[in-house]
Amino acid sequence: MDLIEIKDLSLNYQTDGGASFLALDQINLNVSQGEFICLLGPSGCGKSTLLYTLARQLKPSSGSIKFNGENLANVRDFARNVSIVFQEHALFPWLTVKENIEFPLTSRSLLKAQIHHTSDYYMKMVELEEWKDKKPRQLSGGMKQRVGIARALAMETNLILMDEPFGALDAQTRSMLQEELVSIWKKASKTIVFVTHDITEAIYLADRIVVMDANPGRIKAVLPVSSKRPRDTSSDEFRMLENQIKAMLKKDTNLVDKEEKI
Ligand SMILES: Nc1ncnc2c1ncn2[C@@H]1O[C@H](COP(=O)(O)OP(=O)(O)OP(=O)(O)O)[C@@H](O)[C@H]1O
Repeated sequence: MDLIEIKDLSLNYQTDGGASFLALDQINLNVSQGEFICLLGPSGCGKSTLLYTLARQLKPSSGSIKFNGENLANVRDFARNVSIVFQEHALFPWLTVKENIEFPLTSRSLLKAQIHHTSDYYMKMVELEEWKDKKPRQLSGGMKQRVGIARALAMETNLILMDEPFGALDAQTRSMLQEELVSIWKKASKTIVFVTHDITEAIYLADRIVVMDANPGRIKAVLPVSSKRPRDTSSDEFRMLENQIKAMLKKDTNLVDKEEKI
């Protein structure tokens, strides 16, 4: 059984004028336990809508999502199963790094010592131990994003949803965090669904890339990436896949050639 089974999922937004807008049209996708999935596509193709539907923050208009074989809407203790990392790190500015990581755990009936142990473990994993008593304003963008990742990991959920978590970072920090994320994902054996605009990022990270189309949001193709990690972005295999995806998206957007992004 797959961890996530999405069947004939459609979602309509009600616009202010009372009209309805079809943002997701008949999405079918299964994600297995431990898989790293990237949702890739042009602006407005419904990547975030799909992610937030998986996070139960949006309700499907039709179709179904199963999580561990159970209807997603009925999953009890949802916060123990699914966590989210946002593009904007969404940290509490008045809490320290350690307190931010521990915050979601405080609502669970855990001993303080257990909470400290968990936060210490994940702070170490994202190399933030030295910064544990600092407030978010004292951190760089990349560090803040690492706190967001550590917080999601510390919740020890099976599934982690990531909405362009590296979108606001400079290229160097971004590529460092991509590398770290792959090694953390392997170590912690999580299932990740990751939204991105960036073709290179998707090929670097994913086991499978879900290429989406806009108006209405649909799945255009699901492409497996089989090369071994860490992936060499200059390899022939990498370039070939990049070109394949560009060609696929070229029909939908003229931005691909301009910025290597969609
Ligand atoms: N609350 C809303 N009400 C009406 N339409 C919406 C709403 N939220 C999103 N949309 C529309 O749904 C479509 C999909 O939006 P979504 O944010 O999921 O796309 P995306 O692929 O994540 O885009 P981006 O990469 O720009 O973030 C877009 O056309 C958007 O304008």
